[in-house]
Amino acid sequence: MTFHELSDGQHLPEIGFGTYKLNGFAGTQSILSAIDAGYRLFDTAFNYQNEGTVGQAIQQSHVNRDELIITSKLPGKYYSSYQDSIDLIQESLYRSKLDYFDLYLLHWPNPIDDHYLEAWHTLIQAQKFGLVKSIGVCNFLPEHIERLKKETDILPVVNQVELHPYFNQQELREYNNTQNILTQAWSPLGRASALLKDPVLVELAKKYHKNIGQLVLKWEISLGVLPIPKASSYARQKGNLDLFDFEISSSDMQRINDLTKPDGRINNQDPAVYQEF
Ligand SMILES: NC(=O)C1=CN([C@@H]2O[C@H](COP(=O)(O)OP(=O)(O)OC[C@H]3O[C@@H](n4cnc5c(N)ncnc54)[C@H](OP(=O)(O)O)[C@@H]3O)[C@@H](O)[C@H]2O)C=CC1
Ligand SMILES: O=C(O)C(=O)[C@@H](O)[C@H](O)C(=O)CO
Repeated sequence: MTFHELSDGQHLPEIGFGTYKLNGFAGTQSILSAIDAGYRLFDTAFNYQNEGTVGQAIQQSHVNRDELIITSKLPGKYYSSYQDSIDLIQESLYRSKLDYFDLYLLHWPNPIDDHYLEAWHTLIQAQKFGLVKSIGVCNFLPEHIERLKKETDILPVVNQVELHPYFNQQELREYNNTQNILTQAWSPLGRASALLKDPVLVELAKKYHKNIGQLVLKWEISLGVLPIPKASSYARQKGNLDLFDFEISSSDMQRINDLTKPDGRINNQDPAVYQEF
């Protein structure tokens, strides 16, 4: 596996593991088995109510803390208060029994509420305090990132966005690339929706002797994007890492790109108007 070098010098693996909906004892077992399967980057959030579940798996695992990349996210309801946000990051670290997060993200821009700029200032401070190593955003549109740049001169190193064949984010990826921002793909498997039965993907998966999940994850990696698929069982976790013995031809990459559609989002969460706290 190769690594992405972020603009701040930190390295991230080509693929990570999503933990949304992995909670409690069963969640810890799934995350432990994902570590055994070979994942080293784990994506959680305060709002998933599972930072403790992730931390418990890290405690029980045989892998050293410094070999793992742990991402968490600040929820919108804290953005307007510097002290509440810093306290929340410390609370999240206590819950996960960690001294620092490797990557810490603003979860949604919430542009109507319009407090993401204050929250970005807070993340800059949290990084200076050593609570978090790298700072980034999720679901930010270019206009939101341009504002961070203008007001703070500090750019996010990562923009984590919805991205799968039905919503390929071509323009946003191109913008992120111009700013040296790594694009991470959330719901990279379309959250196991109809996407995984798409006839073009069925045909191409057969052609490459892979399953559809593997084909789609390889397409994302080949775009230069870092996908963070979630899977509960060891068999699926392992399968979703079995991506490095084939290449998708450029014409087949294009066929997958062409599946994108304007209304392709799984839950119609358009960051220009959608808000989540
Ligand atoms: N920043 C943000 O705003 C957001 C971030 N995220 C992050 O992104 C992560 C991934 O996204 P998520 O929404 O979970 O969706 P995914 O696209 O990762 O899909 C997960 C679903 O796919 C199933 N699955 C996994 N592998 C396969 C496979 N090979 N074949 C068929 N089905 C498969 C899983 O089933 P099973 O579990 O039963 O194996 C689960 O139902 C989240 O867990 C979270 O960490 C997600 C949404 C928003
Ligand atoms: O899972 C996340 O990180 C989210 O931000 C949620 O919005 C998630 O996408 C969701 O589906 C909530 O209904």
